[in-house]
Amino acid sequence: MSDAARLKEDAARAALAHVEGGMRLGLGSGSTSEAFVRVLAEQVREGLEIVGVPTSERTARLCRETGVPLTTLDETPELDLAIDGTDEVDPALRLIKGGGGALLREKIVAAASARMIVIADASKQVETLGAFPLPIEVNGFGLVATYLAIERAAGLLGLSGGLTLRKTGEEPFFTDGGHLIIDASFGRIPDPEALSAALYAVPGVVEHGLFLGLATSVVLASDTGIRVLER
Ligand SMILES: O=C[C@H](O)[C@H](O)[C@H](O)COP(=O)(O)O
Repeated sequence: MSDAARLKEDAARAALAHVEGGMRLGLGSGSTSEAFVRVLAEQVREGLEIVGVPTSERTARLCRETGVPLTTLDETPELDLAIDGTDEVDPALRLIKGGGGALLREKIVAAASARMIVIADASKQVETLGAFPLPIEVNGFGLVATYLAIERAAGLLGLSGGLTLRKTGEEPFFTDGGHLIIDASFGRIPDPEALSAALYAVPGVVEHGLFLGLATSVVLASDTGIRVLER
């Protein structure tokens, strides 16, 4: 196992300590969340009874392969705990997520959960969000108008930078919801709340990767051990 994979598994195992029998779990997406699904599956095989709502088709597939019982958010609209990875986390536990394109379902699931534990290796910790390009999920209709509106909205906050349509090879990347992703390289985002509100005001924006006020704790794994940040 690579060092990076080992740290992801360390964080996943530390989060597992917060899972109790009978819990309704939100299951995140991305490589760290997949490490969590695998360690959760071990416990399920040992008799732990939980149900999970997956935040992507990929996580759903992994759960089916490893035997983690699934439900849907329609069947189980209130969850006890969401466990998910992140692309960045700042000292106020604000996040940038969506590097894998799962931000919309991840945010719906996090908002439906009483608590959200974020798992990551310590390299994801930053002083100010924004080195990681902010994923913005948009409707395909009127894409150029949406680009321009995002540029204008960000510009009013003094933010500028490249907006790039995410692609898989030569083709646009489509999310599980059938939308597109614009990755916005704004650089430092000093006021994530203001940017969030400005982006929500753009009609073509479906969701964005700023997760504000959702994470209740963050488990960070490094070579020196596990550190937990609480809100
Ligand atoms: O859309 C993807 C998710 O927000 C992931 O949780 C995030 O990109 C972190 O992924 P990873 O654990 O692979 O670094």
